[in-house]
Amino acid sequence: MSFDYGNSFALWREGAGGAGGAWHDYTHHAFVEGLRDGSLPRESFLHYLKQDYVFLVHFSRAWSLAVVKSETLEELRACAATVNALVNFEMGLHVKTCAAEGITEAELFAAEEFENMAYTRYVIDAGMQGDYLDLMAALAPCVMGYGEIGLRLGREAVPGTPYQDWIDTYAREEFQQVCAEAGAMIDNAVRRRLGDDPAASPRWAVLQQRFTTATELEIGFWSMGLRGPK
Ligand SMILES: Cc1ncc(C[n+]2csc(CCO)c2C)c(N)n1
Repeated sequence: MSFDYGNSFALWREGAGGAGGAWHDYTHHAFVEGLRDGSLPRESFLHYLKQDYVFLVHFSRAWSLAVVKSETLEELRACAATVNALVNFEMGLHVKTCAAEGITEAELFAAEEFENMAYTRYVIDAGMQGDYLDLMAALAPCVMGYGEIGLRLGREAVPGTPYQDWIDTYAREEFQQVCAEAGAMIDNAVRRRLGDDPAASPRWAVLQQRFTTATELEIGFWSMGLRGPK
């Protein structure tokens, strides 16, 4: 597969198991395969979308914290643009799909949050306790993981899968560009704080742990979707 989401991401991805291990379990989860071949039950997908809407609300808060923790104009602009994209555009896919099923945005906003609460609060805490890099390491699996999944499913989806819209959202060039730019921004942020050999820094193990934990929480998110509403 051909993607370049930057050097830091490539190292963290390898550290989280690369093509095997947690990273593989996240990007090849049964939920993802169900999107690809269309076998995912509609009820599971809608449950996921509702929970994902709430996830995006708190994820926007995490990117807002990244605005606060920015040290350069480049970082400030990138994070502010992400908050805007999330709050004013990205949630649109969820709102549109759910509206077609008679679910309003007010209902989405009020959806009970339970199983995935740990994920977004973990990311926010990474930023509260640490600095901009701790936050980026915890945010990266979300952005780049969906980029990688989108790219693969864009090529491998079974024609006629009812989830083509979802796949296209993450497969399209525009989103692939977002991942490449986020990767370059993270590489600059890492170089600025840790120098040219970041993996040699005593901080690297902690950053890797943030990335791996967030990856494991993404696996849990798919599993929650598969289980459906309680
Ligand atoms: C559980 C979960 N993980 C990742 C994403 C994907 N995602 C969320 S925000 C964003 C773009 C900017 O950060 C992307 C790609 C999701 N929707 N839900």
